Amino acid sequence: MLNKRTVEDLEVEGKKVLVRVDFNVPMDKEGNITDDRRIREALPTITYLRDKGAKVILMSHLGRPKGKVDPQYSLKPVAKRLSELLMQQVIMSQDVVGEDALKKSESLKDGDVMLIENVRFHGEEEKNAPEFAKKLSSLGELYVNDAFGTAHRAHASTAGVADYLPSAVGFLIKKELDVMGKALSNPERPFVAILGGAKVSDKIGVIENLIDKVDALLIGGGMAFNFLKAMGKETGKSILEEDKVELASELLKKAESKGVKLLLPVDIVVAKEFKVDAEHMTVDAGEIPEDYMGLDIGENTRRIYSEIVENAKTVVWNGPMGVFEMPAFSKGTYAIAEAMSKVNGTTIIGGGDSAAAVEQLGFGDKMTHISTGGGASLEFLEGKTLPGIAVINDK
Ligand SMILES: Nc1ncnc2c1ncn2[C@@H]1O[C@H](COP(=O)(O)OP(=O)(O)OP(=O)(O)O)[C@@H](O)[C@H]1O
Ligand SMILES: O=C(O)[C@H](O)COP(=O)(O)O
Repeated sequence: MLNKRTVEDLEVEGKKVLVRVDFNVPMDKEGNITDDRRIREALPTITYLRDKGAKVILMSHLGRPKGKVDPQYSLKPVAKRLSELLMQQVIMSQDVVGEDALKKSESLKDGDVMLIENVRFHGEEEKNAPEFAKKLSSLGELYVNDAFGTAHRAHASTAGVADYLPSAVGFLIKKELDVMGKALSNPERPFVAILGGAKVSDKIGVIENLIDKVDALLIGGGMAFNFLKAMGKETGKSILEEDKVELASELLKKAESKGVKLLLPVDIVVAKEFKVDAEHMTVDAGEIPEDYMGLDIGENTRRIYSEIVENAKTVVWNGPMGVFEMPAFSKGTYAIAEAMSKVNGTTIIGGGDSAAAVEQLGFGDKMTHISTGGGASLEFLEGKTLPGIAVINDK
């Protein structure tokens, strides 16, 4: 159980509450928000504080503007979307800790909601500079962190401010930790993890941490080729991190010694080129021709993986099974999403590309939990302490 104070432990009425949210949402070139899930997921904390009569001051980053003011990364479109969702005008300040932010925060009325500009317009944010954290903290009287997506960063707005204000976590962080924490520490079994995506190096920590906990680990995506190579199979032109093959071999041995089923694809959809309309065929996993690359798991693998997933009680998934952005190579990812939608138990999507894939394929509302964290959920699944949560006052 989470041993941190939550918003409900704070006396917020009439107080200026500084809330770190993760409004780092995808936008198109015209500045239209293409997926507002992170904004919607922050609403429970915002509306709770507003309805309790707090003066809500929100802060977030957007993109990576490298410590400079850059209009392309302004949070203005977010303020607009948030106003629509709250059905209330969100007050937006032109700066972060400047005169405008200070003046507007001072004149807030109970129940008002304000958003300051992108905290990453200041280089001190990512450096977690104490002076900057102090200035940010001076905007509020209490600090709430609800930015799960950025909880793995020790920045001024995610960690530094907690040195100056009484603190608590918001409902989103609480939900993320409750659901994922329970799955890891006390899962209903069978507990199955599915890992895919491009690079095995990103997921080594996750595999190592999960190997001790799961009943089966299903590997797909680009990272599968490291394991196939480690078993002495030919992988043709498939993506491969040569320096990680040895490690893949060690992980295979570890799984075997622990009696954990670590499954690899038995067949692969291969193509000569990395292209939407590339000609493709399915081959046995050990028989990828020299001039072909593997871009998805094959039909037999889809069947085997789906059956294991459907019979599980807890499933955690991170990383697509193939190049799901191209329809010809999205069947593996689709099969996993579909199998998960049939699970009679807990299904968790660990953010990032897999979350996007599940939404895109239309299975979003069939999952128990889709994390709002990409990097953050990976670090959580690795068993790491997230700095943005560690700094919050204990209960
Ligand atoms: N066989 C493959 N060959 C090349 N690329 C692949 C293959 N399988 C999957 N991918 C690519 O992997 C990418 C996703 O990998 P990544 O490791 O970033 O996943 P993720 O962990 O879900 O995302 P994030 O890092 O955002 O959390 C996708 O763009 C997909 O096209
Ligand atoms: O999208 C994310 O993963 C978070 O908002 C963190 O962003 P960052 O990787 O730029 O720190």
